[in-house]
Amino acid sequence: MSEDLAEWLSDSNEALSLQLVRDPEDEDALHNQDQRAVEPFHPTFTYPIFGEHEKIFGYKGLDIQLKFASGSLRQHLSITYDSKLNSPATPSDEIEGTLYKFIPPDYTKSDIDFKKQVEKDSTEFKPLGEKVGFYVRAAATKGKSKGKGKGKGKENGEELKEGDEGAVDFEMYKATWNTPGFREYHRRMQLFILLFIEGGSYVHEDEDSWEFITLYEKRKRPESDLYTYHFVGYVSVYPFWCYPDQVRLRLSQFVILPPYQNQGHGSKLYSTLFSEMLSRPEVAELTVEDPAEAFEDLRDRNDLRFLVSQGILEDPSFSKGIGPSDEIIRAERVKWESGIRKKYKIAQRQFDRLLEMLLLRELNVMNEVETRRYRLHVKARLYRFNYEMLSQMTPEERKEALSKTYESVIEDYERILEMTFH
Ligand SMILES: CC(=O)SCCNC(=O)CCNC(=O)[C@H](O)C(C)(C)COP(=O)(O)OP(=O)(O)OC[C@H]1O[C@@H](n2cnc3c(N)ncnc32)[C@H](O)[C@@H]1OP(=O)(O)O
Repeated sequence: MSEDLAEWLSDSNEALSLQLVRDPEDEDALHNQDQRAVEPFHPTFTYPIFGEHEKIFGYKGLDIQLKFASGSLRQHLSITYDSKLNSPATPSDEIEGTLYKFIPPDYTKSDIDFKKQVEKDSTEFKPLGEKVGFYVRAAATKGKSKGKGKGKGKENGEELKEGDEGAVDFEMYKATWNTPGFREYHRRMQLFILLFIEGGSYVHEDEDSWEFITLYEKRKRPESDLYTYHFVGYVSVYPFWCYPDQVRLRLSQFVILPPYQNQGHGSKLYSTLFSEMLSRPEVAELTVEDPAEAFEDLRDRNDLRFLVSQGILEDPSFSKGIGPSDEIIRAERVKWESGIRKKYKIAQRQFDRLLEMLLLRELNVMNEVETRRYRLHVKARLYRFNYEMLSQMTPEERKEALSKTYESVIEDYERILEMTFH
């Protein structure tokens, strides 16, 4: 492309901005770090919409604003620019027509209509489905802004209780296609999957069994009895048949919107999903489809804390039979692991990794025998897991490959343990 034409290219991730909008009365009640909830943010990915280069051609000063009423997620679209290239030889990209294929057609371009929608949200919008969990955080207060993490607030069970003055409740709701109105609602929220999950795609609405848990901030309007709900994120799972008469729940999509990230909401949503599935006798285990790295970390942290909270470290069988052992001890180990894994419904590979991390945490590195046993235990699993690739190598190559993999696995375990139990 010539230099002149390059001037007409915009980065679609920067050109597109998103915003969750709530009624001005509710917005005024937000202070300091809580204000992030209403500030504009950019998508991480736009390639599914604007193409793999994430560029839009034909505009200068392009600004695409897609606003969402923060509860109902009804949308307002505005496209502005300083100048548009008008040349039949090099036509400008169609923007609204392109976006149209990915959002429901009921969006508005009228500021007045959108304002009315936002007002209506305050009094009328309630999350769809059945409430499956909640937690409470302290609202940010007026005055100097506090740094990251300081607004963490108090968890449920400490000082703040649901509905307390100065508390913000976060609530989770479970829905399926059978939940009245949810299909339409999902069509408005699914855009976030394309914009924030690499390789994310829309689910097929004709697949009946999808289950969703949505997460909302619930705020009390100051000096009023009104509670308003604001979308934070959601998770989708799909049950697959699992022999002979159970289901394997596969977590497919998981998103917390950027204004709410790094505040522990992802962990709360995941642990609610986890306890919900533990309580369902028909669920055999929870698996995860193609997890992104940040999500893998979140899952590891939560699963590790869960196992520790269940007293696994105090279990006398926890470190028995690690490394080469005689057949009886080995069989006992396998039986113990299998029992615990099934009880907590954790997928096999994930469970193996979690146990290895906890064993590493408890390992006395000064004890050479113990350390060697641990190394052989991990390497044996890595060998099984990478069997196809390793079996084609010479014994020396295999030994080296296994050693390298082991080193990087241990490094990763140490990183995860550090952020989980620091
Ligand atoms: C199967 C799949 O769908 S994979 C795709 C996963 N989804 C995506 O990648 C979409 C985009 N990203 C996201 O939606 C989110 O960033 C997620 C889901 C990956 C993580 O959700 P979050 O709500 O940000 O996670 P959470 O806040 O629980 O933990 C993240 C960090 O916040 C920190 N944190 C946790 N609680 C708090 C708190 N109260 N205050 C401050 N920080 C906190 C954690 O220590 C963690 O830090 P670190 O991992 O940087 O060490």
